[in-house]
Amino acid sequence: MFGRRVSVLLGRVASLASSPEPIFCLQGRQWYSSQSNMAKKSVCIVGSGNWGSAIAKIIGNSVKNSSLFEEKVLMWMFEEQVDGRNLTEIVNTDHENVKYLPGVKLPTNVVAIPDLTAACKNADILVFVLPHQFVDKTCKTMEAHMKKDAVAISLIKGFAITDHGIKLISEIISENLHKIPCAVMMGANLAGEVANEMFCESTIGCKNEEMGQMLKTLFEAPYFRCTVVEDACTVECCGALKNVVGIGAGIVDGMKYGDNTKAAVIRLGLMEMMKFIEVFMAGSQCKMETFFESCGIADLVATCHGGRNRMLGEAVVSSKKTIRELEKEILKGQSFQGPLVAKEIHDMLEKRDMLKRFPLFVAVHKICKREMDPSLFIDCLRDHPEHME
Ligand SMILES: NC(=O)c1ccc[n+]([C@@H]2O[C@H](COP(=O)([O-])OP(=O)(O)OC[C@H]3O[C@@H](n4cnc5c(N)ncnc54)[C@H](O)[C@@H]3O)[C@@H](O)[C@H]2O)c1
Ligand SMILES: O=P(O)(O)OC[C@H](O)CO
Repeated sequence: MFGRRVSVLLGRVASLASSPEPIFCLQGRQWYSSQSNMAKKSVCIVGSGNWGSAIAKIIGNSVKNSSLFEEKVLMWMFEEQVDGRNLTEIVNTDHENVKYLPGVKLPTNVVAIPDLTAACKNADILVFVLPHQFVDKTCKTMEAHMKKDAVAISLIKGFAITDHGIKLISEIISENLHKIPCAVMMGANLAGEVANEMFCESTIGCKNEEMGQMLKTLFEAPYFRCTVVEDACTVECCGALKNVVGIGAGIVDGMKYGDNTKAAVIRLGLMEMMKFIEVFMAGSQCKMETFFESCGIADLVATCHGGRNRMLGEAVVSSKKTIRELEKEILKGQSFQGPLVAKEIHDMLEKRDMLKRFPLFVAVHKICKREMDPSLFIDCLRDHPEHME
């Protein structure tokens, strides 16, 4: 498997160096450790919400005393006022994102910056972590100001929508930004738990082995272990699609069904995820084993038990409010990604006359749109295609 090959490679490369840090040489780019007198690489985090702040804590600590990465990490923050103060000023003086990740101290080498072009200008590694609806505009602002030989990684769990249907966020980033390579990282990673250093795993999907290993070095912590796989497309699709299943799990909770029902929703959701990737990402050569990485079943389980999308599903049953109203009320500025992904999938399936093949995804969309009563959710699953095969 690719993951194992990468570990072997890392061992080999590391053993060539006199220091414990490996040497990286990305194709066409000069990426070495400082032992070979190359400049250290500078990291910019594009986004600063709940997950953005948790990952800033990991990266901020990981780059300290590194021979590969610059110690100062810039974090672009969509500026807003909290109690009459700019959020960037609060983060830079109190070292806490009081709005999106309260109660967690960020390393002092993470510097919040409200100007996106200044934030990305000198970055060699761009870490994208913001709600997916803002990606396009964000990239367009960055494009003329960034280094053309930077590399990117997307932590964003969503799809982009184009005239031709849905598209991967990593592709949008790459296409908008000088075709730079864009890896992904997805996994069972509820931000609050990660920020409190509770052990978990994540999956880096990267087509270039050395870039994947470089990113693993950047992201890993004793409580945050990463595996690297080549099948980046499946990793990314799992991250987007599990949000929809999470809402379904919440509807089951809201309807007071039991654990068997929730397990059935998780299984049927997984089957729809696998079918979706098989049908729509056929060219990507997705691998079954990727579903057994953290980005697959593990993230589905975490989201269906502790995620914000699950909370939304539960709230949709007990309240008549719109999704936007519930988002404001429950998340206070954070964002549910599931309803948007469900709409994107629904619209694409409708155009292709394939709604019947994905009854769970479709029902979640209709319930979020208030076109269907949540009490009908389970009825939509009784004659699931999985039961007909
Ligand atoms: N929160 C988690 O537990 C978690 C874990 C893993 C992955 N993710 C994924 O990470 C991505 C980002 O999620 P998050 O939790 O960091 O964000 P979030 O849900 O906390 O979203 C709020 C962020 O959006 C920003 N924002 C608001 N309006 C904006 C605009 N017009 N332009 C740009 N930014 C704007 C806010 O400033 C804030 O930083 C999502 O795709 C999510 O699915 C989240
Ligand atoms: O809180 P959710 O539902 O957005 O899920 C968060 C993470 O993606 C879980 O891995």
